[in-house]
Amino acid sequence: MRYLTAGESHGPQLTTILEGVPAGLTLLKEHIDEELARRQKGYGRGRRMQIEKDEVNILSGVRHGQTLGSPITLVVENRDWKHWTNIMAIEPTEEEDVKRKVTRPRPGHADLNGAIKYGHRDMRNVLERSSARETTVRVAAGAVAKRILAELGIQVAGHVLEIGGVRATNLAYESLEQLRHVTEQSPVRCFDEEAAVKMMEAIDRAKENGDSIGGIVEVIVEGVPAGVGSYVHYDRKLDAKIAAAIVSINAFKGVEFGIGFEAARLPGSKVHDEIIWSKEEGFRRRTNRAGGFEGGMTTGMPIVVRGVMKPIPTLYKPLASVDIDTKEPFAASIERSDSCAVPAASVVAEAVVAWEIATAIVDQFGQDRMDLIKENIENMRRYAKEF
Ligand SMILES: Cc1cc2nc3c(=O)[nH]c(=O)nc-3n(C[C@H](O)[C@H](O)[C@H](O)COP(=O)(O)O)c2cc1C
Ligand SMILES: C=C(O[C@@H]1CC(C(=O)O)=C[C@@H](OP(=O)(O)O)[C@H]1O)C(=O)O
Repeated sequence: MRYLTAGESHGPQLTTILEGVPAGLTLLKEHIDEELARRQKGYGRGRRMQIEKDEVNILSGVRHGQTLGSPITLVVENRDWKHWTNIMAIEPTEEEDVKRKVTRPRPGHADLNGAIKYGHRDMRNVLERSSARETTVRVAAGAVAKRILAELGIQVAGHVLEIGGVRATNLAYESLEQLRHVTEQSPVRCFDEEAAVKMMEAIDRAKENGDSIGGIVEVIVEGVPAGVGSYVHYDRKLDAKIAAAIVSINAFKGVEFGIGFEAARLPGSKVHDEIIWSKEEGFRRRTNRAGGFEGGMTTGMPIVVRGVMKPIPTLYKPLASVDIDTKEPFAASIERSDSCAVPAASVVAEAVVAWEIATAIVDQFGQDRMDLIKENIENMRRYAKEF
């Protein structure tokens, strides 16, 4: 499976085309809208989220609630477009519009590098596309991937581990279902209620100071059989694909699996997962420090992947920059921005991880029909257990 996205942050709509989604998958508008709504929530977001009410329009590839095997086109409208129609449509020649030309690059954004790369003197041409508004349709694509995984008995859950240095310590959830249930009620999508309160205080403080804060999100996937992905070639390693997908999310700067960077500080005896066997379950690991991957393939243990989000770059407290036309230094002032988007980004992280895993499974277990993929994955599970 593969997908493309298109659209600008303040243009009329965002579009994604999903190619290679198997036929015979039950897919309703509600499945996608539910995920879009989850991405819009979260303490610390700015005024834009009060304007948008993201909703999908399924334009191709689905009939009577079933996928056809043909490309699926999904569209989400930008409600804010109506406020930006002139700015987006008219060339900045008239006096009023010249004022709206963006010549002041914001530190931490794609503005300056994008302008140099594509030769744009109006950096609106860069920021419109580099904006995380694009993650809306990535979440829509992820919702389709989650439908595939759900039919194969695979669950995905994401949550917030850390915001502004406040770390969740109570992670004693009994199941992914419980983790999901509790985090859905939390304004910061955090399982640890005490930490969640402190996270919200940290967001309030950052906002009062005109600053922004980042954090860490975690995605867990259960039910993937051993042997998905491959060790035979670098571009077939599934952990590498997931790592790329996480770092591709706007503002994500790092990724780790299982104990992650902690592995650098520990001896091998405290890093590797010992292998055990029982007649009932077949091969298992005593621990899951590897986070579900060895040799670019799944181990059959839960996949545990974390991503680091930097603080939002647009600050009410201005940062120094230089105008690209006048070369004068200036201190950026802004009209609106999120102060923390880590909770929303945890939903995006779920989506991109779900997409990579669903793609690997569809590629490996038969590509065209859900019923055949289901049969093949069941056979693989049985085979692995009896191995
Ligand atoms: C869900 C989400 C919301 C975001 N909201 C904002 C925002 O309101 N203001 C902002 O300056 N950056 C925001 N960002 C981050 C920028 O899009 C990102 O930092 C920028 O495009 C530069 O890319 P890079 O940080 O990946 O290098 C958001 C990111 C995500 C994932
Ligand atoms: C629109 C979304 O996020 C936007 C991401 C974003 C950025 O620079 O990345 C900047 C803000 O947009 P605006 O400049 O219109 O206020 C966020 O609201 C969204 O998540 O749907």
